[in-house]
Amino acid sequence: MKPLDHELSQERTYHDTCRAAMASMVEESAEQVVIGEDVSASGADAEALGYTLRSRAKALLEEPDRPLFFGRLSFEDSLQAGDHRRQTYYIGRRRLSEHPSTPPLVVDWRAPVSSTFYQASAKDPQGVAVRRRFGWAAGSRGASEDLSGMEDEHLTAGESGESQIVASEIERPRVGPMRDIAATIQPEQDDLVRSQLTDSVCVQGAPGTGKTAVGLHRAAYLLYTYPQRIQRSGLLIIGPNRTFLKYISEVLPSLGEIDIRQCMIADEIARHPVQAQDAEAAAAVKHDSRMAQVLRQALYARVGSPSESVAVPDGSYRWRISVEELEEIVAEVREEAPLYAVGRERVRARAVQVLQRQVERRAGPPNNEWLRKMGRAKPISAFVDSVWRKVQPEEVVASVLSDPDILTVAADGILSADEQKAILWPKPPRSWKSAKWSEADLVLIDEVAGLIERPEGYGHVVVDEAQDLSPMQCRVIGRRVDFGSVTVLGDLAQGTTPWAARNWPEQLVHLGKQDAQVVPLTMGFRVPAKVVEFANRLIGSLDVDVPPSRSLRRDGELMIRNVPDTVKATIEVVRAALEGEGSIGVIADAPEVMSLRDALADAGIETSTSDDTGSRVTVLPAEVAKGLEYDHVVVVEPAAIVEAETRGLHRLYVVLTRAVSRLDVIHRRPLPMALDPA
Ligand SMILES: Nc1ncnc2c1ncn2[C@@H]1O[C@H](COP(=O)(O)OP(=O)(O)OP(=O)(O)O)[C@@H](O)[C@H]1O
Repeated sequence: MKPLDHELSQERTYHDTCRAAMASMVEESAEQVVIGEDVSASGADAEALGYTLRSRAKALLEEPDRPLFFGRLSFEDSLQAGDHRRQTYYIGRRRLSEHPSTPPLVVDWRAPVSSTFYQASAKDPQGVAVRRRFGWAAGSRGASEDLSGMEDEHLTAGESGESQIVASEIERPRVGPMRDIAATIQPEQDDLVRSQLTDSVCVQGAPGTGKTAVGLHRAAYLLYTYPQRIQRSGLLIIGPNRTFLKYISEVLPSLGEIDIRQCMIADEIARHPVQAQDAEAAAAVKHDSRMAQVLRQALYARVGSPSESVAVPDGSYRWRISVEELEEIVAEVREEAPLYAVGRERVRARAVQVLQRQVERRAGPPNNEWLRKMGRAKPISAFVDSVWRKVQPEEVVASVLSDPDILTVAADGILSADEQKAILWPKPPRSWKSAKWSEADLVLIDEVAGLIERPEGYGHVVVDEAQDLSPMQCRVIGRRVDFGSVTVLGDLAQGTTPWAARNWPEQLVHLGKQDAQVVPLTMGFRVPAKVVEFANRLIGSLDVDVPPSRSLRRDGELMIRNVPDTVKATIEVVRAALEGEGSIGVIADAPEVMSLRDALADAGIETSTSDDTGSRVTVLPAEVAKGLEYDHVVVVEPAAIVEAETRGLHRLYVVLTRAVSRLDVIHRRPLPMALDPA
């Protein structure tokens, strides 16, 4: 046996040991669920313990079969001391040990020591004598014989090279949903993944630089590193649409995290079904940050002024509060600008304080029972209801959208007459209870709800495609993470909504996180260099300031075909692509999608839609391509994609950058001018 074969065989044996440890961990965790339910002191304990144990058992059981480690670190001391075992760490997706009290067989990639695996280099070896990467057969389910290769870098000896294992992982053809990148996280990505829980960060990343991957790994890292704090306060991941959420849904479970809420912003504020659609002009105003001021004015316009004094019977006596005193109370509380619901209770408490001062002068300090009784007294409640009425957020929004008088007062000096006209309902409902709400209206309702009471918050929120959020949507997130931190992920060049951000500092202000650091990612892992160069021709026309990106991928092909019949050409290209490996995404302007699907079906080619991902070929409209990737992308008629919307060039930029190894552009009409190399 050659020395390397011998070592490979040793590593396979080690993997067998790990596999056995994993099997007994699964078995034990199932047993613990049963025991845990028996031994708890109370029902609540049993509930809490049972939940923890069941979650762990579930996570272990649901863990896909796959290699149990991908790397190994040997620290310098260990080699000198010949004590190989103590100072050598295998790195994998989860910690494995034969017994909770013995040193781990495999260390979790999120453990502090694992950072060295990602960060050490010949320049800064961080004490690492040898960094070993393991190569596994593609799609391995973790059989030890699938361990097919190893690469060692002798870092303290100054040896560090390009890793073939990393390169082939990056260049591997894509099929199916997104996968985790735990084995190949790059140093600049690792910095972001491991930043402190209290740090808010904003990642401006060119297409395919791993923003989404970084955000998901950061979520997993935070859960591992701050389990109690995160479990108490919650972690939320916000994505742009269902297709995207489905696409990323397997990454966290593959990292052992199954209990993280992943949703769209609309899900967080879904107090009512969306039953109306706004005209473009109305949506633009409703999503503008000035609406926050309008709504605040409208809500506080409901605070009334006292018209008569209050008399509170107390046995045979009557306490009295004068109109002036009541006016002062309301004015004071208004000035303090608390949450509306807090304000209401504060007004009540201040009125009781006035009574308290009176009783103190007459009969000495009252007891708590007396104070409570006064707080509940009918005349006091009637006064509170008259000046600081309980209100539903829907009622306030409906009044602003239906009543020109209310809107004029609330929007005075904030919205122009045309803007006010744009948002007024042409046919107001008879009552706010029967209103049909649009998507933007739900954002407005959430704004008012947030002015009334603080919504339940999260300790950390990861927001993907954040460039597309409107200022008002940013505020939805901001008020939920008032005391927490955010990971904001986006690319200004990919902003396609009418309100997309043009710079990050402003977007961060709307999110309430103006102190977040903006970090650029410019090394692309998806899009091959040739395709990046082609797509980058558009950057100059996108009116955003973003740093230029590079591609790690030297492979890849770009083909531009000017054809008389785009449908026919698409069938030919797809047929040829099916000869190779990987997923194929045919992307076109929405109205073309059905006919392309039919034509491909007539040609005997099975296709999926973006929602069901059953076959290798997916035909999808340009507007859902964001965040997704296909091994081979076929873009049909770019001119139509550009013309379809105001930010059509941004959309085309998104579409062109979905390709992992090959991009075919098929056009009959001239290509958009901006793609001209000149
Ligand atoms: N360190 C890495 N190792 C291997 N693959 C990586 C790495 N970083 C990113 N990738 C891969 O590159 C691709 C692009 O990553 P991701 O989707 O996170 O990028 P993105 O910046 O969100 O892209 P876009 O803005 O275009 O949606 C994915 O397939 C991802 O798995």
